[in-house]
Amino acid sequence: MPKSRLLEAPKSLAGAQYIQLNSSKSISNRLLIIQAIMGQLAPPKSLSRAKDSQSLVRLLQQEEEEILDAEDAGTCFRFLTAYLCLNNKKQVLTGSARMLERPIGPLVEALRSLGAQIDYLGQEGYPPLQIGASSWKDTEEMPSLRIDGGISSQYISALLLIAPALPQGLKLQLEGEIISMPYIQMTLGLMEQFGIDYLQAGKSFLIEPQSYQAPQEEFIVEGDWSAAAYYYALVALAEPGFSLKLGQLRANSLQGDSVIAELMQNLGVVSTFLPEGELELKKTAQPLPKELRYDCRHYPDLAQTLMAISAGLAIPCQLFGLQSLRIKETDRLAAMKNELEKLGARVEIGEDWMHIKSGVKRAQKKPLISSYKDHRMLMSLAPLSLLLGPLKMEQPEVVAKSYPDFWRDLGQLGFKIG
Ligand SMILES: O=C(O)C1=C[C@@H](OP(=O)(O)O)[C@@H](O)[C@H](O)C1
Ligand SMILES: C=C(OP(=O)(O)O)C(=O)O
Repeated sequence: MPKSRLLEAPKSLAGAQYIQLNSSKSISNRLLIIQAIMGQLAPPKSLSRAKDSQSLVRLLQQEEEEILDAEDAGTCFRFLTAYLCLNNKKQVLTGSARMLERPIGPLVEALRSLGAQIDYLGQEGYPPLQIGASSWKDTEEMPSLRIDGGISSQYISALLLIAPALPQGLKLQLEGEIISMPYIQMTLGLMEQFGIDYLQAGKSFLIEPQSYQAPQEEFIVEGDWSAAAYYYALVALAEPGFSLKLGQLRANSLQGDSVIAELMQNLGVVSTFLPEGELELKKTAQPLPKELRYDCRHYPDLAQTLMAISAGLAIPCQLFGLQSLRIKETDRLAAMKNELEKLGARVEIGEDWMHIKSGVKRAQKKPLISSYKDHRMLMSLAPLSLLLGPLKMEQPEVVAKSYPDFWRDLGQLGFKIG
């Protein structure tokens, strides 16, 4: 694989193209944990080709090994932290250099208070972890936990996924500001489809001990709406009249990122589910807004795409609720500021916000777009090549984390990747 690649957009995009999207990485990873709790280790046919999902298959199949390496996959690390506590075995769970900087403290604290045996092997509050045989608290009563809802919803999903398998079940109360709530609802929605009864009252959840049950019909993983967002960006930046079709998406989706369809309406992108089941995106000639505002608290994985779109359309944009971007594959807030500025935009950031003051500009000298080892950096910036001419991109292979066929699929639309 070359260290960098030149991405060249076609002179004009050919209309009515079709892209068959990859399955959702988030749904796939939950499904794998649920199936593993059910004692089933064969991956489902519709599983995502995302490297993170493929790694989780491998890790679950090797779950007896002493050292498990989740690399840079956040959901895998967090879900496995909880899942491995169900095994009565001493194991080390580690990850990439970046994973060792992503906090895990609130999840470890919660599991310890239930009786799990977890030690930090490096810095307190961060991976790697040593997980030992748990001695779940021997009480008649259902254990009750409080957990901060403002750092990562993955801790909460991890606890919910194992709750039915705990001897007394679990009562979970979220505290403070809640971020990424649709991912928590996705976890519960999927658990429900696998036969789990739960009670939810606002920020409190109650799950009795019970067994997961496979649904009557084979569960098919729907297409990935976070990946669909990159095509929304292309259509938003394209000439009026351009349209393309995306396959495998569901209108009534488990994924909160399906909100992209609504967010793109005022930028002239019309979404229509066709009778054959495909989603058609079409750019209309409607006038564009003078400014944009997005609260990304509940859809952090769309934030980089929204930033790239507004910088591409040169519409001043305020983005809020970005605190969790600081602790993802890279510090996405700082990384997007750097890269959009390389492309001529003016950008200001604070702890949890970004203000895009002016858009990207075509320049003679082409900067090298850095990947920060973050799949979403390159995928969100790639559509800008429509406006800016060829873009040189570092480490193109990073897209494999969630969408290994991204460059091939862009190729189908006439993009050249040299
Ligand atoms: O549960 C999930 O599948 C995810 C939750 C989100 O993380 P946070 O809850 O940490 O924001 C999201 O950014 C991540 O890509 C996937
Ligand atoms: C943040 C992401 O993944 P994770 O937290 O699972 O590494 C992502 O896919 O954008």
